[in-house]
Amino acid sequence: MSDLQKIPATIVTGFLGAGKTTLVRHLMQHANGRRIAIIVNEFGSLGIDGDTLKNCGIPGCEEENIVELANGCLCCTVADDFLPTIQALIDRPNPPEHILIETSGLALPKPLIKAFNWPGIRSRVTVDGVVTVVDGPAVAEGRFADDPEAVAAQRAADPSLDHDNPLAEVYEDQINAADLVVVNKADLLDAAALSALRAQIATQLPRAVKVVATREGALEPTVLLGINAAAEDDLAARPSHHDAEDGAHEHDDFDSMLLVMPEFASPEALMTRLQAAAEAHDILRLKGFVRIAGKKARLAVQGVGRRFRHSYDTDWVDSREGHLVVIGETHMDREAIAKMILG
Ligand SMILES: Nc1nc2c(ncn2[C@@H]2O[C@H](COP(=O)(O)OP(=O)(O)OP(=O)(O)O)[C@@H](O)[C@H]2O)c(=O)[nH]1
Repeated sequence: MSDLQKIPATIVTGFLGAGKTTLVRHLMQHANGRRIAIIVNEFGSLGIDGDTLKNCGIPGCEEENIVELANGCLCCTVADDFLPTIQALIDRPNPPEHILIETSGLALPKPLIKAFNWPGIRSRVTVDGVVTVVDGPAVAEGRFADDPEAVAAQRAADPSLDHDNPLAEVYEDQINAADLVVVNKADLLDAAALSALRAQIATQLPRAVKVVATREGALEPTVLLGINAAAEDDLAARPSHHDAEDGAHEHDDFDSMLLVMPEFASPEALMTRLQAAAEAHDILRLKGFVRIAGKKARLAVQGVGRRFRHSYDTDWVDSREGHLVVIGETHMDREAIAKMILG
């Protein structure tokens, strides 16, 4: 089968909360009837992203077009989860015209790109492009940078050490794999900061790759799809911190917990607690759905670092309880965070 007949797949990667789901949603909204299947993967056992997409009401986001892999990071479960999933998609009587894969924010893209070389997959699907979504203000604030003094001290003890900041390693692997970098949340940066950030990212990229800035992931499908990269043929150009271990790695720098949420009197009562917890603790990501007294609809809550958003979405089904997923580094104080949120 020639490349022209292979089904193109786009990998959307980027750190926790960068705006991957927002970008996928915008893309689906502008898909113009193109048959796109979505595979969505999350760190943490609750499928919030899949749920958000299935309930967004956009044509194409119906349940049968969205496959959730909510059990660990795609990069570590490629053989068990990803390969059978993509195989099933391409074996459908009416296979998708394009496949979108949204990785978890902690996933390293390279093992996933490699999977497209597996027999049975290689001849039928190709990686059209790796789109790396970057949280503009978070990078500009130095969230993914090392503390030079801490690195020097740790290197003295262990010369093989790369980074003192585990976020830096994931971020660099995601940038290194990119065929297109999307600097998202441009609304939170002024023109000078944005242009400095673009220059900084250009120096970090291992090869010439287009960098585009946007807000709310609002890019035309023509920018995101049809890159024609065949990334699976081009692995050497995408260096990873885990190349020496042949992709093997742990996610033990990060931790997640699931909180069963009581009903809150108002969104404000909830947000006050969440904001206080985020100020006091280094929470990387917080998301879920919470019950608000007197409301039929569930309150969708999204937190990235200290920034929060909330809005009502679909009605609760039966008497289901609210849940929040909290993701942080391994040393996060689970008990103290839970106490601040739950009271
Ligand atoms: N201010 C601002 N917020 C944004 C923008 N794009 C997305 N967000 C918000 O950022 C939060 C995270 O967005 P998501 O799209 O869920 O991010 P994600 O990368 O899918 O998150 P994970 O799957 O948890 O890694 C949400 O509250 C979004 O509404 C943007 O351009 N500007």
